[in-house]
Amino acid sequence: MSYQDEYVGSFPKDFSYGPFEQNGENDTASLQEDHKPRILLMGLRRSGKSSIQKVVFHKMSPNETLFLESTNKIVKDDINNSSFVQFQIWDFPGQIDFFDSTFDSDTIFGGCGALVFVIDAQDDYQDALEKLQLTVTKAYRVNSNIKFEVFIHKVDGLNDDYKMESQRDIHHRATEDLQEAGLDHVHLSFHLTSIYDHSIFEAFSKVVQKLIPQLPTLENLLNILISNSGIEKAFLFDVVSKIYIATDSSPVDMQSYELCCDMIDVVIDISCIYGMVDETEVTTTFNSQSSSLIKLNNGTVLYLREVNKFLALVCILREENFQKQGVIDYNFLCFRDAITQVFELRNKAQNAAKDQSDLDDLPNGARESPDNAIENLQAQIP
Ligand SMILES: Nc1nc2c(ncn2[C@@H]2O[C@H](COP(=O)(O)OP(=O)(O)OP(=O)(O)O)[C@@H](O)[C@H]2O)c(=O)[nH]1
Repeated sequence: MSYQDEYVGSFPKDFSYGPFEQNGENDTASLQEDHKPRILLMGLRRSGKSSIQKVVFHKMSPNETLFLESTNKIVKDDINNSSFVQFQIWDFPGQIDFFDSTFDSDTIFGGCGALVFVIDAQDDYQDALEKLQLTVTKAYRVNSNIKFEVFIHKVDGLNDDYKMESQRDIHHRATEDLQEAGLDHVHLSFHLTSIYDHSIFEAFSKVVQKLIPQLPTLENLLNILISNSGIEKAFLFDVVSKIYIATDSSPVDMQSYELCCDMIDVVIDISCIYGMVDETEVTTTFNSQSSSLIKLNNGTVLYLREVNKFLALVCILREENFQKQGVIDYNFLCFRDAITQVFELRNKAQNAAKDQSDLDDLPNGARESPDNAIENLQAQIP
């Protein structure tokens, strides 16, 4: 799996250890990366932005985030772990002033797919709401296609009543603020999140799904699969991050999602311990042979099948429906073929788009990369 942290820019100097400085990569690579959708993580200091990124995409345990240092520069993180889940996450320092003249909002917000604004629900959130309004206003003016996602975060410390009350209050005040700014048509999505349970993975799944243009096709394929196989619920998981990139159209209940996540953990753990070693001495932990079946004591079966190196299908079904496993397996193979075709089409379209934009770039040569814009911005962070 290739996860790559890129520490962008050159301030403060003793932190300049990004790949561009380290191995002299030029900006061509970064321009190619720019074709990927970008998710910006913003919010006040200590709201939990870096923790979210580390827990969801780098397998950091929630307790370890207690020792994370404050982010003092924009951290760019490439998420390349599957052909469908390809994007960049830019983690912004809480103290950054987006409205400073050196902040190149056109470049930063221009290529942005989603803006995740993190609000610490355990703290007084008045300042956070003000910053949210400013950020949304600024970003929307540059790029009206951005999906705005508000994470009401750290809700693990709140009881259920207070959780709901905070969500209502934040929703109400944020929408009112936007109306005052003349942006009542801008849609904000709200999610209650915590790194101490699965809510952060669920919320991020929803953010990522909005960036997958093939989502309706994937959902359709899953609907066809479950209706022909007696399956109750099916998730298409990105195995490493445990975010689901698609599910069938029946409602998702948190417990089912948690069960499926736990199953992935079990499969990965067992594979790591007992995984086969191939000729190259590389442990092939998750491969085309990977599958798993767990029978629960309530008559439910969890069934996992590998779709490709990065994706797994996890299904929940009644035990009596699993008696026709042959049908399920056959339908799964058809489903896997269809997914492969979607991948191929998508890759073709992406390559064509890249070739076109490479051609477009040639005459001007010096297209400003977002990294340059970030470097300008780093210089103003105290
Ligand atoms: N209780 C609780 N604490 C959390 C949660 N997420 C993050 N934290 C804690 O919040 C503190 C700040 O987290 P960071 O991830 O460093 O916050 P940040 O927004 O990146 O901060 P800056 O880099 O200063 O902008 C850490 O001590 C985390 O352990 C959560 O879901 N629940």
